[in-house]
Amino acid sequence: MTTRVGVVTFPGSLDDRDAARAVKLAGAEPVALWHGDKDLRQVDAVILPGGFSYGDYLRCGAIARFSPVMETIIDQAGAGLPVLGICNGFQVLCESHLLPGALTRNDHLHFICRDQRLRVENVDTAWTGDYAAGQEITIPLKNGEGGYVADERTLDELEAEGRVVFRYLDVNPNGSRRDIAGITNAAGNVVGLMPHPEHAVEALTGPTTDGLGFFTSVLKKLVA
Ligand SMILES: NC(=O)CC[C@H](N)C(=O)O
Repeated sequence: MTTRVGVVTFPGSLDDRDAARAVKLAGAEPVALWHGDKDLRQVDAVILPGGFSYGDYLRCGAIARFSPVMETIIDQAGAGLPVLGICNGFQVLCESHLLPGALTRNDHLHFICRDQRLRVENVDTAWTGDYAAGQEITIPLKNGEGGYVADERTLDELEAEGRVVFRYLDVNPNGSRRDIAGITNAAGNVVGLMPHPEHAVEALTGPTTDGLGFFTSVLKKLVA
């Protein structure tokens, strides 16, 4: 049976198509999920894609958090459903309290778009099993509100529990505390990051194929 990976579309989502394409390239079946539907159509995992859900009004992800589809996702994530939030999806996960902390305006106050080097620091999550511990990858980063913040106690807890999954290398592009690019929940099924793995899955378009591992990782995890 093929593994079904749902990709949510909110009004203002931008990268849902690329996420679905990455799922397909990895060998799974992408399933379109609509923000207004509570039904997850029996998917085995869910991706919250990048973009500008509900126009980024209030704060990025603050309205999406209350959408019908998120009600079910919040519920199912608690029961172990693998969920990946990319960029705006990471913002939605923090707003939903599935992940701690928040994403704030980049410290330089500009939108940033660059190929970003990262270190994969936790390979025990549902989405990173295909990477080597400490592996360095380069994938695109593009956002206006990518500064990861949390109180010191939460940051210490994340570090102590190995829940910092990705850290920025070379430069900190947005003022994120402790160079954090992505984190996981304690169970390892929910992962969020600002850079975009779904934009680095094909040699033809580049910049690398370093992002494909996210999508193959979850597939292996689900059939294991
Ligand atoms: N690429 C994206 O997902 C953009 C995320 C978000 N809306 C921001 O500008 O920060």
